[in-house]
Amino acid sequence: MESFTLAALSLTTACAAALVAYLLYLCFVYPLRNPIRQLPGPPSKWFLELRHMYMTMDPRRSPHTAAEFVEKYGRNVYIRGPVPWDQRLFTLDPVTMNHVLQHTAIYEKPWPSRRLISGLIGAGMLSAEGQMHKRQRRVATPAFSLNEMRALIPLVFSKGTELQKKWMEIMRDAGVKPGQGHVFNVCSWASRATFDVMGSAGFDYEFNAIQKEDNELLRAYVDMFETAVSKQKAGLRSVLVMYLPIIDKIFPNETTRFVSKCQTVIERVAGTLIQEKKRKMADAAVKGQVYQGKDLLSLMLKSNSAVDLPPDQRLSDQDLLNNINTFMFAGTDTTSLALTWTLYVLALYPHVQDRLRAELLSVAPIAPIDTLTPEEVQSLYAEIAALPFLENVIRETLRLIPPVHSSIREATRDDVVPVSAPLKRTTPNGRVVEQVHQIVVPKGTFIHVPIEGFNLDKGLWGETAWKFDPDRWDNLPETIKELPGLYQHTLTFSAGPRACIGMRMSVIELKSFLFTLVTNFKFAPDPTQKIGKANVILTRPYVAGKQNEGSALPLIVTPYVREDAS
Ligand code: HEM
Repeated sequence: MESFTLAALSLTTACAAALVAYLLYLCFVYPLRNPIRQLPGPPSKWFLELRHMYMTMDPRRSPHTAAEFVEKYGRNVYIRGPVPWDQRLFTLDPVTMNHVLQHTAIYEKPWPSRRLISGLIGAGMLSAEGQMHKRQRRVATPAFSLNEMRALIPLVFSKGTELQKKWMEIMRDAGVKPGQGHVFNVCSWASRATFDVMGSAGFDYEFNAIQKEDNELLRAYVDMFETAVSKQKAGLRSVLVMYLPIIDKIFPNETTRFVSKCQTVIERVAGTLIQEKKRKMADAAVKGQVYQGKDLLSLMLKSNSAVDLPPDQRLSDQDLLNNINTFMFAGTDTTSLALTWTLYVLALYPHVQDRLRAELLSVAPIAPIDTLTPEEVQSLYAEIAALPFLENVIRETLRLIPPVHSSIREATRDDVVPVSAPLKRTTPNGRVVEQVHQIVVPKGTFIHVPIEGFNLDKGLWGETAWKFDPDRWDNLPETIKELPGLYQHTLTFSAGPRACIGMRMSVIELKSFLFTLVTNFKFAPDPTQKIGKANVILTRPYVAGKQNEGSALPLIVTPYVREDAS
């Protein structure tokens, strides 16, 4: 017994010693061996460095940081993550950025962010890597084709009309007189509308969120995203959990327990939906028919059972559930925030709003949208989609306030990264020692991809880069025409093989919702409220001083009566 206790004690001591040695290595030896440190960059503290994260991630500060970096240090900058071994390359160099985003076999999403996402919504497409990601993307891609996305148009219009009617009903109930406005938290309403679209389009499920917010599955998703993401508190515990996720398992806090409760509901309800859908497909097959479901889940099930898909490439039910969760997470708040911010800038720039309304009304049918046939709605959308000023307004808002503020990649092996112009290598005391034409990036280095920084770069977009100017799109500077990016030279939807799969869907939603809302309402800022921005995974609006109440954007909404209305 005594020898057993002694053996156990010495094993514990050995483990503790190994852990201490490893931590010392991580803190003192590993960081010094990373050549990234020789790139110019802001001064950093030795141990806990939170300032660099704040400077680069907080949207109130980040555009200034990016501009200062370019001026002081160039386009490739050394910054620090919170702990000494978290060494980062912050790049605003289009050549470097393109290399990183295109080489997905080398640059993966870092494990702390993958863990955060998969802990919330499972290992779906957003957090999977390697073969697993390829498999998921391959099965999902047909569901996002141009044709399938077009099929969503009548659904999106019907949700837009429902929202319009709901707002009118609320104003009637509140006794709002003709010509007067009413304050709506457009952020919350946009979110309800995009949840409804994603419920129907994603898995043929009616959340009915525009009408009420009490659906069990809706509450589970909304509460989970809000609690785990937008009400997340920064602090020592969050930093520790990021590097030592086991803390959350051993000492779950209120948030962890709440998220796990939401996940149980999602698994039960959404899991049943998957089984029901599979049953419907099997019933149709027995009758020699093909199930005609057009929602993303049905299309994924169809593509997952295609005869030419090798069995080892098929997704399990759990993978399907993870991807449904991923679409809910990646496809609702991103789009609703894009819509929210667009309505906000339209409220701030009434002349742009009037011009946009005039353009939209030029194609608006006299008959109410809900009396049109699906074919008539499709041809109306084709006209809306071709409107140049609407296109410019959307491009400009998505450039100026990209819902995804930034992203991170981690080098999974040593690499040499190209740069657009030679840069200076410095000694730790700032002395320039040589010009380098490429950067050696060792395995484990994080690359900070500043989506917003790139979209607002004055060196590329010109001196007016921080201003809202939809007309810039009619005359873009030569410097940006060659830029990487999926959507109009911006990084809003990222670029390369991990770029957003839902871009087409969100553009359809934005154009359709804007059409319905701007032709039926006028939007103005609420002078009693000051709006601020915060980056909590997504760039969200908050009422100043009330960030802990969750995202909000109150605007004064006044019904717009068309001159030709009888
Ligand atoms: C305005 C709306 C949207 C914006 C700004 C946006 C932006 C982005 C960005 C920047 C990424 C890359 C993230 C990274 O690399 O860290 C991404 C990925 C993704 N988005 Fe979107 N997104 C939007 C709408 C949607 C919609 C409607 C869906 C779908 C239902 C969707 C599904 C996804 C998925 C599944 C990924 C992961 C793709 C992969 O890794 O292969 N997104 N999105």
